[in-house]
Amino acid sequence: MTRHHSLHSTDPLLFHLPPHPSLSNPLFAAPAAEKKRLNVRTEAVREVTGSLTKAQGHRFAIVVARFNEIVTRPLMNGALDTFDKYSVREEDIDVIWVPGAFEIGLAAEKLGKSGKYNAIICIGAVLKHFMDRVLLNVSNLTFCFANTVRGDTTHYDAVANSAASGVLSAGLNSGVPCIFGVLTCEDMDQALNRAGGKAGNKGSEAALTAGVNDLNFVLKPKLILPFICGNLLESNLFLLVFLSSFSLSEKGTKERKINCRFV
Ligand SMILES: Nc1c(NC[C@H](O)[C@H](O)[C@H](O)CO)[nH]c(=O)[nH]c1=O
Ligand SMILES: CC(=O)[C@@H](O)COP(=O)(O)O
Repeated sequence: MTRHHSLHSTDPLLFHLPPHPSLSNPLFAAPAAEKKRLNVRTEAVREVTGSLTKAQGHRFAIVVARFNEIVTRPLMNGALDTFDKYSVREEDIDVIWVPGAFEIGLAAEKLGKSGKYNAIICIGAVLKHFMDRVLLNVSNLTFCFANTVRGDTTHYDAVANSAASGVLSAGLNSGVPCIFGVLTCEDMDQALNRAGGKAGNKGSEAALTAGVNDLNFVLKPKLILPFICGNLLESNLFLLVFLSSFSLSEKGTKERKINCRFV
């Protein structure tokens, strides 16, 4: 089936390049200035569409920050659900926990450079206003209130910016797509809304982006080799990752707890 739509479509279907435009098309032959004046987009623009069905057999790592786990765990589950939806096998996904968003970049870069993954999904939640507990003693009774407070310092900005540049560097340095699924929110309300609430699940979106990015690996052989060879090359066989200490999550995906120490 042929569909033309952008890379950011939420419904990516079979990877497809439209046929190269025919020179017999008068619009294609028209000078660029004329096309601009007419405000038309001709077939000269090639649109690339993606197929997450091609993600089968490809390997993904999810780096997830333990900090604000009440937010990051549903984000991670959103990513796992999306992979599941697109038939990525659980044994092809590794989940790596790091202490906070600040540590994500380091982990992502190491994983990217390992050459074992087609894409790394980075998940975290950095909150400007965080929940604080206020203990109130009345007579012999202690009351505990959850209070939202703004940090006194610029800690939020430092962590949020470091997480963003860390993930960017990880992708650039490793050459493996590192997807930015780190929430940078005003408060917990905003964060929970983006972790399966009113504003969707950004972890799920990150997994979708990873799948579409991953298609870069599929595109190359298809451009230069016949279809059948392309398909053969697409079934990349990646070595299983041997993880020293992992536990099983609810979904059976391997989770590994690390503290920024990598093999
Ligand atoms: N404030 C937040 C943090 N802070 C912790 C840092 O990420 C880091 O673990 C620590 O500074 C040690 O290097 N982490 C988050 O993920 N979210 C925050 O809101
Ligand atoms: C978790 C935080 O963001 C917090 O530790 C920062 O608070 P502060 O700026 O008052 O040190």
